[in-house]
Amino acid sequence: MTKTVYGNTRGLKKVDLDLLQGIYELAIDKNMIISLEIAQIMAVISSSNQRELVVFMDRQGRVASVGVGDAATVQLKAQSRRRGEHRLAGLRCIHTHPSGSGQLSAVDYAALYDMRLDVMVALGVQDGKIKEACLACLEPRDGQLTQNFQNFGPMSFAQLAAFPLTALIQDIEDSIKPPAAVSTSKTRQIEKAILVTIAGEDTLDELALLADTAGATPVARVTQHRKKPDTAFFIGRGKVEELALHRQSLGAELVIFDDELTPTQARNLEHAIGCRIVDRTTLILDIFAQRARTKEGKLQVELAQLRYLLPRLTGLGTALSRLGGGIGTRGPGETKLETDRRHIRRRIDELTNALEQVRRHRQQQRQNRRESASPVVALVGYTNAGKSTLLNALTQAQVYTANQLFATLDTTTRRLQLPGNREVLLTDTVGFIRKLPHHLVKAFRATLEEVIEADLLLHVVDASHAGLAEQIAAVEAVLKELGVQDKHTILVFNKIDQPVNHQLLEQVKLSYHCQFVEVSAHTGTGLEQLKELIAQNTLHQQRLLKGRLPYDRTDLVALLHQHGKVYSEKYGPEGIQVEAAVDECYWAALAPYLKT
Ligand SMILES: Nc1nc2c(ncn2[C@@H]2O[C@H](COP(=O)(O)OP(=O)(O)OP(=O)(O)O)[C@@H](O)[C@H]2O)c(=O)[nH]1
Ligand SMILES: [Mg+2]
Repeated sequence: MTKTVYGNTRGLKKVDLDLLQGIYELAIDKNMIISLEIAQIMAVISSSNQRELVVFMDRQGRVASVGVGDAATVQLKAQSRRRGEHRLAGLRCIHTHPSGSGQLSAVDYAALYDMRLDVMVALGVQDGKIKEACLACLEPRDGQLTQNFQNFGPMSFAQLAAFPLTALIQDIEDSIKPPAAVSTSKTRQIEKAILVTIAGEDTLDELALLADTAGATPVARVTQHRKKPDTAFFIGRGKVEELALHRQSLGAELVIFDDELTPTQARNLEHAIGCRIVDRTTLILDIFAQRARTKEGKLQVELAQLRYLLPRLTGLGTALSRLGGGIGTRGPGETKLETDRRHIRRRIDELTNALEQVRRHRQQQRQNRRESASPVVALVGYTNAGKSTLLNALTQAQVYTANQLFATLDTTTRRLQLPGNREVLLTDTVGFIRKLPHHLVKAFRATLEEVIEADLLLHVVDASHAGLAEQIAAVEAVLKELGVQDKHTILVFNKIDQPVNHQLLEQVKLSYHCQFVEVSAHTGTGLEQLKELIAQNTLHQQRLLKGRLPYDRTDLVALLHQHGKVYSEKYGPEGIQVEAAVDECYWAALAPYLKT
């Protein structure tokens, strides 16, 4: 049996750590909640260090784990739902509050429910002494374990020591009905979520879509207009209390914020609201994790998730969220995310190396393509704008498309025939979104290099979307982050078959100084015009050549006619004088006959 003292033990004296480790050896009477000896060790170390301490014990009176931090912060490998969510775990948690108060906090209740503990006990300690104790347990409703609790205390330690624990557990277990037979098909757990923003209410429409994509059902929306987020709680403190009550009454398991939260904000909120807090970045990363299919995609998502998670690990947030699974805890392909710091660091190194190899391989592929081939045109745009549908319509590719966010995570490239015997390579890639997590952009660099190295970008816009101007701006922001804001771009207004706000569309067109075209990937409207524009805009790849070709190289004349544009062609005594524009890839063959 391991004797690890879990949680953040930094700053504890060796003697204290030894004492804590020693707790593992102390057996107690199994009918007692905790022995005086263990409680005293906890009280002394907790109050002298002003840190919470936690001990988990099983029903035989054995110490299952000891940790620094509260119930949720401590690694709970042994404790997590080992007997399923419809039964009690057979473990109790006793922890200290160095504030002296034995009152249980929202986070204590959340841990009690999430881990289905037998009981949760808080010891209020001060000056090395136990001041009071409070105890809570789950109170089944209709035979099910729900977030309803029974409370006992505050009481003295003597009262706690005499508490009829076995009878209480028996009572609870007697009133739990065995769960109804569950259907064998694997149904995804739907979580009820409250959405929160400090910007306009309309930003929550998109957050609701994201939540839905990730497998949560939004049950309420909370808006608080603020210029700047509160440093401690992101929203105002009064609003936090309101939210905590609201959450309880709705029975929501999750609160989702439409912004990135700092580790401190996430921790404070979790404490105050007593449920899992997920921010926009975690949500998007979670969707990517569920969607990643290819090896490369999976590597990239995992890397982004771990980089985001690492600085947040000290927060109890992540620990709490790890207890029950759900959004923010999933890695690519149904696996759980690693939560051990050292392992994370090692895994980040492994992933970075693996991705560097992918990147080199792709670079080589691109190099090969360049040597033989045509200009590369990349489809970029907001998620769900219709990029993949457009690729399919233009090239008869069979890329997956769907009315959902982030349908595409991988790159697909197809040949596209253009008027005038020209050909380009058209690449579809991952869609962008407002506030696309920085870590994700960084991790997806290998995939997005297709965009970085493209000769022309087609920025696909959903013309029927009310927020089209914001969506264009968001895409531009990501392009800037990739350093390609100055790349030649055509705005492609797609879904023109849908009702469109023409006034808005005209305004948008006026504010961008680039070429644009209106199309419908569904009906085919405007696709010929789009191809024409692509042809014109990749023509700069062609160079105007002047030279004299010998009569035994009429094959080169034929090549110019077939692949380029011939401006003049004069047959003289010494050869054929030509002026033509032709793609880069043919220059080498023509070089010996060119005038410089
Ligand atoms: N009405 C209409 N719907 C379209 C058109 N083009 C695409 N759609 C629909 O828009 C939805 C999104 O299309 P996708 O091609 O998957 O969009 P995407 O830009 O590739 O999205 P991501 O891969 O998620 O970034 C699908 O339901 C398409 O059927 C169009 O021209 N008209
Ligand atoms: Mg797509």
